[in-house]
Amino acid sequence: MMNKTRPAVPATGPAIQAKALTAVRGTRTVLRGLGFSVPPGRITGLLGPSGCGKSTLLRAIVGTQARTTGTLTVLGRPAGHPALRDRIGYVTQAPSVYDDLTVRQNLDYFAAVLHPGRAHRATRATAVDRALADVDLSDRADALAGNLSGGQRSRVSLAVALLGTPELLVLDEPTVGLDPVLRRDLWDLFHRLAADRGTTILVSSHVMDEAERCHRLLLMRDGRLLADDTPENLRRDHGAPTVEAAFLHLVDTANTQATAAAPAPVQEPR
Ligand SMILES: Nc1ncnc2c1ncn2[C@@H]1O[C@H](COP(=O)(O)OP(=O)(O)OP(=O)(O)O)[C@@H](O)[C@H]1O
Repeated sequence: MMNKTRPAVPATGPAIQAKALTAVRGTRTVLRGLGFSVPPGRITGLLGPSGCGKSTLLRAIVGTQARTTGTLTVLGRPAGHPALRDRIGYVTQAPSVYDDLTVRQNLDYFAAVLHPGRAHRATRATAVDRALADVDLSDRADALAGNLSGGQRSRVSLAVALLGTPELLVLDEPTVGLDPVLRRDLWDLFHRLAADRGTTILVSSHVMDEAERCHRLLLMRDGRLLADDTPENLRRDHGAPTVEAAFLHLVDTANTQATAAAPAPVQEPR
């Protein structure tokens, strides 16, 4: 059973709200005027093909993306505000763990950054044990991180993000490379975090079957939002058996509209 922590975000306000959000990387406009809101205490999936801008949007939300314009409010503050640092857990695609430390030493190190000083020794030990149990790595606590499988290493990264009991957990493709059993276990953990701790979870994926496990979905393509809805509504509105089929229907509709809106080709005189 998890420790119950009351969500710090009022249940009424959105955990994340974006208006006309745009981001430029290099010479490319990668996010194009996004507007959406993410409800607190729920799992929102950010889905779309590789390169559509998912990681860029997550980076904007955690405040590490330069050259953004528009409005982006996270837990009631502008994205990137220093007060948000210990309220958000962020797991990037590449696991950030020290290979020459054991799993527990990795967690002890990051716990010491979060809660420094002797006075917090007991808090750190409790947080580390709980994070290890959360990601089901208690029995590998003394293994060197460098000797773990890819899936185990990404679970250590997730455990690091859970150390501070974040109100918002931002996860960039956390299930890539995991076998079906581990994927299912991880999704069970996300649901327990949302239900028991009130954690808001924003999780990106390009695997459409994971969309069915989310409470809400943001479907992206080419830096734009194609949909912001529940899986049930998407399936119903598009008469589709799966979210994947609904997504494909949305893509086809967007393509048809783009073709119809394009100017007719000029006829060259013969
Ligand atoms: N540093 C950069 N400079 C210029 N363009 C970049 C840079 N990083 C990413 N891009 C471009 O921005 C676009 C969006 O990238 P992003 O990583 O956000 O996509 P993604 O949906 O997360 O993809 P994936 O699922 O493959 O991780 C891509 O077209 C990518 O080529």
